[in-house]
Amino acid sequence: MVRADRGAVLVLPADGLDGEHEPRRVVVDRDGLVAGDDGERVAPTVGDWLRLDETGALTSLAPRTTVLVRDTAGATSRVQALAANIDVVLVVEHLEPEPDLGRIERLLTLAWRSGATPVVVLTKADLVPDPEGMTAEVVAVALAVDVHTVGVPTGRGIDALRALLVPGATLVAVGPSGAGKSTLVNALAGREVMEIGERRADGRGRHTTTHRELVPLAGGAMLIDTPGIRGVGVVADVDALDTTFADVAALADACRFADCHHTGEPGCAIRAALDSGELAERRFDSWRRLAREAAYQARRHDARLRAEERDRWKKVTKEYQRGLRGPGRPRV
Ligand SMILES: Nc1nc2c(ncn2[C@@H]2O[C@H](COP(=O)(O)OP(=O)(O)OP(=O)(O)O)[C@@H](O)[C@H]2O)c(=O)[nH]1
Ligand SMILES: [Zn+2]
Repeated sequence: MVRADRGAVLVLPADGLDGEHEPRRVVVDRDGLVAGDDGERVAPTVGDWLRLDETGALTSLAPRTTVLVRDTAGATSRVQALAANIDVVLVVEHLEPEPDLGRIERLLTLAWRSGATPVVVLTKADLVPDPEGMTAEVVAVALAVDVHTVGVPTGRGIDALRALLVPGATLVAVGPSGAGKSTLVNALAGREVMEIGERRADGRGRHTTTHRELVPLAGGAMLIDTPGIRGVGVVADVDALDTTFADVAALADACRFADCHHTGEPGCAIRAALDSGELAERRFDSWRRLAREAAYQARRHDARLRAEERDRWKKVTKEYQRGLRGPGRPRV
């Protein structure tokens, strides 16, 4: 699937991902959902493989190898799939204005959670005097992740990134509005595939990308551009957090008490690391905030499961009582 399109999806055939084919419009059921192999109906997203019957009608959704999800705002614990079957998540952040390390950590957690490999791309290197120094700061918080520094006008770093575009690979770009995602997609595509935000006087881009779209690139790779994610609801699961913050997780493991809250308990390895400067307060706060969100989401998810369970029992009980009464049998 290439893109959603009001009650329908735009799709390309598996052998037509060379950028030469026009996507075809396929209508989706009114609820916008498609049955997966496990019988559950889900909303198809960009990057999904959809099966069609011989008449070209939509029949089912193939299992996803990876899926990038965001938390939707609101009381329910529904998550929204932003992209499916991706291999690499490009976490795009600008060097001008200064990169936001907390946002990079948040998006890395989102990326690890997807099952794909995160790669950080720092843009607008041509606009700052010391891109190397700034890159080093980001490398220090992006553990085990490749960090690329690019400047599109000068072409800096583009070839190194292009090495990720192996045939069959699907990449998705995430990052704040104006980070330069569309510009990057165009530079990698070697042609104008996405509209670029006009530059405003304050140096920030205008919000332009309004939809997610799969763009076939030359050489057989594909790229998904996402609209600027403002305060993206990260679905922070514990494993993804432990990967993004492997340093903090290792320290927490070394605390004397397994349930240490790191708020002054004796033998707290995190406190010791904060005091010695080995762990930055900023990084600790960033981890704690995401860990709280993860715990909150887990509780909300449990609450939803319980509510669904309750509804199921209500239904079963009602059917059972109706069965007892029998159809149209007079009550005695
Ligand atoms: N100097 C410089 N400007 C850049 C670079 N990359 C992007 N820009 C500019 O930054 C602005 C925003 O770029 P976009 O590519 O539209 O940003 P985006 O991340 O796609 O933004 P949304 O579509 O709103 O999510 C545009 O004016 C670009 O020309 C770069 O490497 N160097
Ligand atoms: Zn502790």
